[in-house]
Amino acid sequence: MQNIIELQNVAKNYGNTIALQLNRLAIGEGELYLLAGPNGSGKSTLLNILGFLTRPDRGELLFSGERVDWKRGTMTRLRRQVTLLHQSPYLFRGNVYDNVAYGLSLRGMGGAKAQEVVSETLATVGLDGFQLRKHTELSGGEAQRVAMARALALRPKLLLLDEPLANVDQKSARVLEEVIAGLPSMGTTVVMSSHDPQHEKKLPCQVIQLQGGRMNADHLDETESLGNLLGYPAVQI
Ligand SMILES: Nc1ncnc2c1ncn2[C@@H]1O[C@H](COP(=O)(O)OP(=O)(O)OP(=O)(O)O)[C@@H](O)[C@H]1O
Repeated sequence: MQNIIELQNVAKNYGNTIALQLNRLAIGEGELYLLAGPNGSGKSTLLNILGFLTRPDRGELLFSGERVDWKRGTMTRLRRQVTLLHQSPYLFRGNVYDNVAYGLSLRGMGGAKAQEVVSETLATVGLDGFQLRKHTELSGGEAQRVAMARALALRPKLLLLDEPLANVDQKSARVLEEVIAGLPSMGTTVVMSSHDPQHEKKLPCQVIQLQGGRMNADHLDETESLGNLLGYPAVQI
């Protein structure tokens, strides 16, 4: 299995707090990883590093085998391949179409092609027909699904999800779980943080367990790829 991203001897501190300290972490392409751990264990810090939003204090990152040099030109190119979705995503003013099409227009896609992509991605999250709905007329769960559609419209190679199911209603959670479970087979690698122990059982995932900024080595040799861990059957909706 090829690794989409690999961290080597990565550390991030905030003052005297060790937020993250990993010898090696390899994220295999086309896999779904669940990032588990208590509050403050380093999940968001890791997601921000994987999304190239936080530069670690030390260590190396390899993206599809390329050493990340943190130079502006390189990062613009690499960041286009990675999307991070937050727990409470910000929806722009305007309607659902504007929100999902926003990133596409930044990349020069408009007109019929953009309409097609927006329609497809909204259908994926069960919201086709919501294009003209104002952002103020959405439930929390629908807003999270729109944010997911906005992320998916960009066809990221690596999708990072920070507690995406924490504040959503049951129906939206089930839809999003099904979408997330299906992404690896569509070529998108997913790393998702969660506090919900059920996700480990419901999603076909490998688990990265963090504690105090370090990977829990009880069940995992940090020098090994996570590819050897057991997967679980896909969720049935
Ligand atoms: N910007 C910051 N400034 C200072 N300390 C920070 C900052 N960001 C994170 N930390 C600290 O780094 C550690 C890891 O935080 P992080 O947010 O990555 O954990 P987490 O597992 O995502 O927590 P939660 O589940 O509560 O979101 C914590 O001790 C936190 O207080």
